[in-house]
Amino acid sequence: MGRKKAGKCERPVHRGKDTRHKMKGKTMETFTEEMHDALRASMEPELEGAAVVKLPCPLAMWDLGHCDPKRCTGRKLVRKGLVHGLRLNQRFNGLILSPAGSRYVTPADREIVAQAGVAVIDCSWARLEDTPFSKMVGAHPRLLPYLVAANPVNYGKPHRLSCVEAFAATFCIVGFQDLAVLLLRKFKWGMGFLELNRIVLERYAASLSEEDLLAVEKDYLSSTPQEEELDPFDVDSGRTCMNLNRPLREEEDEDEDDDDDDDEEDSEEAETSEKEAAATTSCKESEDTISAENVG
Ligand SMILES: C[S@@+](CC[C@H](N)C(=O)[O-])C[C@H]1O[C@@H](n2cnc3c(N)ncnc32)[C@H](O)[C@@H]1O
Repeated sequence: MGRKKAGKCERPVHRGKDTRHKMKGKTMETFTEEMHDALRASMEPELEGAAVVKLPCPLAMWDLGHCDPKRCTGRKLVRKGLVHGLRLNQRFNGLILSPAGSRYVTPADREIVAQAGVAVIDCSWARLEDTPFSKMVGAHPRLLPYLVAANPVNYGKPHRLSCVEAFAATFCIVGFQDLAVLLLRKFKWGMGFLELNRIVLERYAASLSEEDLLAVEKDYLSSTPQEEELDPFDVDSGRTCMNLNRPLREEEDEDEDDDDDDDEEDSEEAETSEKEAAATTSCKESEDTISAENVG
């Protein structure tokens, strides 16, 4: 990933919390209201999965076809009608989350997200060299700062987020946490991502500039034991670890649902997600159980 020095942000930095701020399209008040409505609608048991929830900004994805469609988090969001597909060479005007980015998502990106949305590139981590990043065109490519994946394939790995985790992280950093929750609730393990990264996400969301955000990252990394130093039996570590004796069940695979995508299943996922978040986070990578090739 092209981690470069902090540069100047494209737009003037502001705290990003001023809901009175006027935007070109809709006001921040309208956006916030629509965001709350979307989360509420997505949590209505009778609506969940039945109708497409209207999001306040577009979410998009270039699909490189590298991943197993059943296990890919981006494809699942497309099936749910929450994300739309983009063609190669098709331009996207919002933030583009890209391993080839050089600038970082910061709270100053709030307006870009609110007006033009967020896109991801659904490709395999193992095939970044085959990925034609130049054909995913837009003015705002972005890297995410240090965050740890909670998805079952790359659990515990820094930076290797799935598409849904990347969307969610962006929404948290720019202050639209409801949208992060709305997307993550679609996955059993989803809320575990917020649990795992809560402290650092809050700090990123409070940063004043890209430089500040990178200082937060550096400080966090120097004060947090890294994976190899983690003792899963240290109850005071502040990290939750799953029972290492508990085998990963088949249905805990990357994508726990199938194409049925029915409501009941989704609300079950949502209900279980909080329990999962509290009780299951693994200090053990799960790649020995699930082939990483399938999910990238
Ligand atoms: C490489 S794909 C893998 C998708 C995975 N197969 C899934 O099921 O979601 C993940 C995408 O999420 C975004 N992403 C993940 N981690 C990122 C990071 N640290 N910085 C920028 N974008 C990131 C990028 O768009 C990246 O291409």
